[in-house]
Amino acid sequence: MRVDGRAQADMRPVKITRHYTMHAEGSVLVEFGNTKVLCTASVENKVPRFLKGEGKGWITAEYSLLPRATATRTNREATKGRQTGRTVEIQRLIGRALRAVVDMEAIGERTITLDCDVLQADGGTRTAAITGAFVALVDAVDSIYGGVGKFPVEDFCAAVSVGIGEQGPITDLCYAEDSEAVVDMNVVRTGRGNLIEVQGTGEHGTFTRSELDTLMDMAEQATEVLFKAQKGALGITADKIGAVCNKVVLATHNQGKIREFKAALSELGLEAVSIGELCQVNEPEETGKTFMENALLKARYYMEFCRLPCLADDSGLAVEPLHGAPGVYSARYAGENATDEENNEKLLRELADVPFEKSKAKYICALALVYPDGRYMTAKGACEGLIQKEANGEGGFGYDPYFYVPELGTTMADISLEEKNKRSHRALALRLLVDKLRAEDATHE
Ligand SMILES: O=c1nc[nH]c2c1ncn2[C@H]1C[C@H](O)[C@@H](COP(=O)(O)OP(=O)(O)OP(=O)(O)O)O1
Ligand SMILES: [Mg+2]
Repeated sequence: MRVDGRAQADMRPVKITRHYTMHAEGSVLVEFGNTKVLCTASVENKVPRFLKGEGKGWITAEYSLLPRATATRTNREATKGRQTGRTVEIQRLIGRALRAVVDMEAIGERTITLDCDVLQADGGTRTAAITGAFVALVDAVDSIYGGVGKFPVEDFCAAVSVGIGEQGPITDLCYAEDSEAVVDMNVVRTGRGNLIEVQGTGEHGTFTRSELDTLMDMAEQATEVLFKAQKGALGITADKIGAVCNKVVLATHNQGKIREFKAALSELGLEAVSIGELCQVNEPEETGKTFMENALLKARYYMEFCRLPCLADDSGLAVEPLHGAPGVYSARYAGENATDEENNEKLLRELADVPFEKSKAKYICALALVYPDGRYMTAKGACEGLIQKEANGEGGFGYDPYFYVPELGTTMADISLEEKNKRSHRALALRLLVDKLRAEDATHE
């Protein structure tokens, strides 16, 4: 019989409370029975000197006991002016454990610091700290994740103590058990079942190989319980661990745009699916006053439907002698549901008295990428030309047959898709957006 009545292989009740404090990017209170540890994860956009310019990030941890976390008061290390060997050893263990499951390149040149402060100690503070800090880390990483590409946390990580007490092998030792244990062992394990660290010590005696095997089996069983608790706490965020999101949904029904986006994105290693291929959904009303308002409106509208990252494009033609018309009304210049032909006819009519050299025009594109959690990223691109009186070329779409680009000596419709994707307003905006995506700086709403 154990002091708290548990069976030998039982964990104490495990509780993981996310978003425990408000300021840190990740904040978790983890409880293993009476052991309570506050774990916060903080993101900073810098790395230690030895990593500068390497394109990699860093994860580090600090550990501390609050004075009355213990039965008798423990002095603050800050007052003493230095950390004990125990503190240094524990915080290094926490850092090592978490670094093992994170792709350092994928977090970019950032440092994530895990602060593990023990509010109440009743044995197993380091294993509780690792288990809770992992959840805080996932939240911190999610706060900088661009939503597309590899999620930097590749696997789960949890830790448990096991040992040999007077009744034999036991799991998750409380302080009373820990102080009397013959053998004391801490095991850090990944969700896929690999080991990150095993620290086993015969404190008051020795142990056999078969006892070690039993302890490892018990640690495996207990960490499975911990992974379940972490998953429960993380909810749908847990699905991102170890996942790669290469899919972007194109939030448009315009086949010309879809063609251009698919070609451009595949060159960047991203797979684009148009909303029409995913589900049947009507177009939203484009009530925005600017291209960007409309792009955001469309991306959000379609994202609500498919709950995937959605990329929307709002674009159009701004003609100088027409004071910027048709602008945001480009698609419905000749009226609701106007065809490209009808719009082009109206454009030529409006420009009837304007000579070619004076018919300066600009293609404008606003892009918005919106994530299911509300974050978004935007970019704009523009491309200059002149409106010619005769159609030329079979490619492109919309106003392309009349949009003359001086550097090309012909229209946007008279060039290949690859060529258009090198210089168009859409291609320029997309390049900017992908640069931002690589730097992972989505705006929080
Ligand atoms: O590269 C282009 N080459 C030719 N014409 C273009 C281009 N880019 C935009 N345009 C014209 C077509 C359309 O008349 C309007 C876009 O209106 P816009 O509302 O953004 O697109 P849309 O209604 O066709 O599709 P959706 O809203 O589902 O993305 O500007
Ligand atoms: Mg539209």
